[in-house]
Amino acid sequence: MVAWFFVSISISISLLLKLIFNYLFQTRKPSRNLPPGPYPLPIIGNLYLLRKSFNDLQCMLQSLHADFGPIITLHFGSRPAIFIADRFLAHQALVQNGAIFADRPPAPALNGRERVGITTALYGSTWRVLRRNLTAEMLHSSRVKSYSHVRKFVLERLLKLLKVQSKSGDHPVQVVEHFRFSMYSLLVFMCYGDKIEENKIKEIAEVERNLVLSFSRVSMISIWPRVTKIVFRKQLKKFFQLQEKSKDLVVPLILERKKVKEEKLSEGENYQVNNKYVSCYVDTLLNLQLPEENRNLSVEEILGLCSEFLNAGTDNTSTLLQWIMANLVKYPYIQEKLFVEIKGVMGDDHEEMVKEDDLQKMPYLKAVILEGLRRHPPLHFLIPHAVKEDVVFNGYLMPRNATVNFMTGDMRIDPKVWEDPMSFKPERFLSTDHNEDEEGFDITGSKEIKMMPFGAGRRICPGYALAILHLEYFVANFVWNFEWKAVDGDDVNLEEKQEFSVWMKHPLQALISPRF
Ligand code: HEM
Repeated sequence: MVAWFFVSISISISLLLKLIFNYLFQTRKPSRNLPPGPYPLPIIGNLYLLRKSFNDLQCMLQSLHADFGPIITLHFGSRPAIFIADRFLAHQALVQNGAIFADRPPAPALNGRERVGITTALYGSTWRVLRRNLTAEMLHSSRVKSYSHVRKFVLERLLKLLKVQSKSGDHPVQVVEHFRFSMYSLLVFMCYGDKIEENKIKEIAEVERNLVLSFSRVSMISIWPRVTKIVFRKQLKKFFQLQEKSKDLVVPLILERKKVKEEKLSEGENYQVNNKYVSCYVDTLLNLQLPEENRNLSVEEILGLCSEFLNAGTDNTSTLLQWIMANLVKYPYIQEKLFVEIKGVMGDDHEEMVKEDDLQKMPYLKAVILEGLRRHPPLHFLIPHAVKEDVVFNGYLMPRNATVNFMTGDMRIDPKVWEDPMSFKPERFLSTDHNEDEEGFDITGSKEIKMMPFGAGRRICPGYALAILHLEYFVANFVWNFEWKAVDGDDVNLEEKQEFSVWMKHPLQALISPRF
């Protein structure tokens, strides 16, 4: 009896020691042949790492990659999170094995119902229909062209405002909120039609922004839904209240378009002519049928897709616009070179606006925008991907329940591809090194990934061409209309801060003086 007691005690002690030993020393051993990573603590996994700020998190991931290699695993709750830092592996996954890596992890169903969205949709027929609708009906070049009057209107309004502000002489102008509101307005017109008043846009923008902020606070719910729903109940309540507010504001706009659609159907061709009708995103969604369920979208689902359209396109484009202008202020010789190029195209006409058609004649402008996208990509990680089935990739298991994350922020500064990668040098995009063919630099990464600010493969950002058009059009007109200078004695501080995208920690302030 005594002997058995000692045997069982020694077995328990040796098991305990083995556990401690595993935790302390076997940190490099992958489980189930997952990619390697730091050993997860019982229950919480590597969740403790999330207490760090975004910048710390990125540095921490970089040092883990240095220790464990280009693919690593962390454990957040019950879900392994895999991080891929190497551009060749990213190409192999997203482009060569595009269909396998095109899924998304399930989105948290906050009020018991999943939201319909392109970004969150699983890789399947609903995603295909929604994405095809957006790309063919809204982002196709002919449709984008039909909104040129809206871009001109929004830009003119912004230039007027900047002109008024520049009259205050040596008083610096803070531009970021103007950029954000302009980008938002552009997308609101494309989404709900071009007759929405400015005050209404401001109201929608404020509610939507709070909604996104509030969502980011409750998004932890996907980690342990049962527990976190209780812990975050107050935040959830606030989130649902905001959702109701957004419905009150936006549903009438959707119903108005529905009414117009019915009138249009009864009047036929005449309606188009009499009302100078340009269709909007809501119109395309009202016409859409979900294939598997054989039904149209509900008003609530349309509202969700519209929010996605507005939010996906506003923050990323406006933050990038600010980064590019900041670099033009910091490096006046780049601004001057760009101005000279624009002047060459505009001639001596002294027209106030650079037209969209003129942009095609400005290679240096394109190089400035590409360098902005490389040096300051608004997202340093793609939206998490997932695989539909367990697969073996590069010798490791990619389990179905894992999130697969691509560290785009690291790929665009690979010194093997980019000489002096931390400098802002648009000229690098004029050299033959990075112009793969007569089309110039391939931003889609289809042949090779050198940077991927918009992702690559099947889930690549469908709005990339629109975003580039907005950036080119606004930057060209800002430089053509004003000279942008740093505040006296002030260097432009390019420190980063993570919000939904990577923002300037110290928003750009500039002295602007009209050129005409
Ligand atoms: C500078 C501006 C923009 C940047 C840097 C950007 C970047 C991105 C990135 C990195 C992704 C994730 C790709 C992936 O997960 O593999 C994405 C997805 C997406 N973007 Fe953009 N984007 C921009 C502008 C826009 C605009 C203007 C729109 C629409 C009007 C848009 C709509 C979307 C949508 C719907 C998705 C989800 C695609 C899917 O899951 O199939 N984006 N974007």
